[in-house]
Amino acid sequence: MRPLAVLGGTFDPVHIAHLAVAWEASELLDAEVRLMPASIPPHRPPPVADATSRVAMLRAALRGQDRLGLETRELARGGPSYTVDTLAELRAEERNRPLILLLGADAFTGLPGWHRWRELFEVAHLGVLSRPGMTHDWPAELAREMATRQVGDPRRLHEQPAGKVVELMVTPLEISSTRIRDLLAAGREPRFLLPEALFQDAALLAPYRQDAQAVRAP
Ligand SMILES: Nc1ncnc2c1ncn2[C@@H]1O[C@H](COP(=O)(O)OP(=O)(O)OP(=O)(O)O)[C@@H](O)[C@H]1O
Ligand SMILES: O=C(O)c1ccc[n+]([C@@H]2O[C@H](COP(=O)([O-])O)[C@@H](O)[C@H]2O)c1
Repeated sequence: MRPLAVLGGTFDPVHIAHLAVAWEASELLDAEVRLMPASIPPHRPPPVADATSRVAMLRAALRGQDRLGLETRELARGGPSYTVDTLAELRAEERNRPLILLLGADAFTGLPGWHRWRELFEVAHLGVLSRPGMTHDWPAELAREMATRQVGDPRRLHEQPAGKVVELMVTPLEISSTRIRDLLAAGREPRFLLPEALFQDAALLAPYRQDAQAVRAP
């Protein structure tokens, strides 16, 4: 059965590297891929843009293509968006379909700090996206999991519902939401680093503009 893969993130805002790596992952894995914004992302300060704004940006960014979808289930849930809870929900719906959690190499390195992280392997496979600046020198706990779970061929993830890890070597794009937020706050116009649709509606990027931040400040 064709796998379902989700790329969880804060998407504050979504940028072209998110889209490009998700697209490449869908090709490499031959999987349906959905971008999945966290309502309250664990382990980081609250996002600058609220969940409604981040979803509006994602909807605008995804318009005009049908390979990448949107998964909004974390927004409906209260409390921190723990990935293990989300994947358990998806697993209950998808039964034996292979599920794949996509995450950048930076996020993967931090996995041992996640809520009930070992249970993730029971409900999904992991697809680790290469990211510039990240060595693939995993912490010992992860290296131990990799020793038994890692496969080289992404298509091996079609063979069972969960439990494998694959590294996906995607085109290196040194773009981050942090950098984009800094540029916008400095009054810059980061065209071509963001999907063009985000510039077509001034309201979408307003949360990041310096004047908007000044208005919000106490
Ligand atoms: N340039 C990139 N290359 C590969 N993976 C990426 C890239 N940017 C983000 N990701 C991955 O996409 C997921 C969601 O990322 P997130 O929304 O945190 O974006 P970010 O650019 O890392 O944001 P921030 O700078 O705010 O931390 C994470 O798993 C992250 O590792
Ligand atoms: O479940 C957890 O404990 C957990 C801890 C940190 C991050 N996550 C998820 O990892 C994804 C990427 O997070 P971030 O902070 O890099 O945008 C996003 O879907 C988060 O909900 C999940």
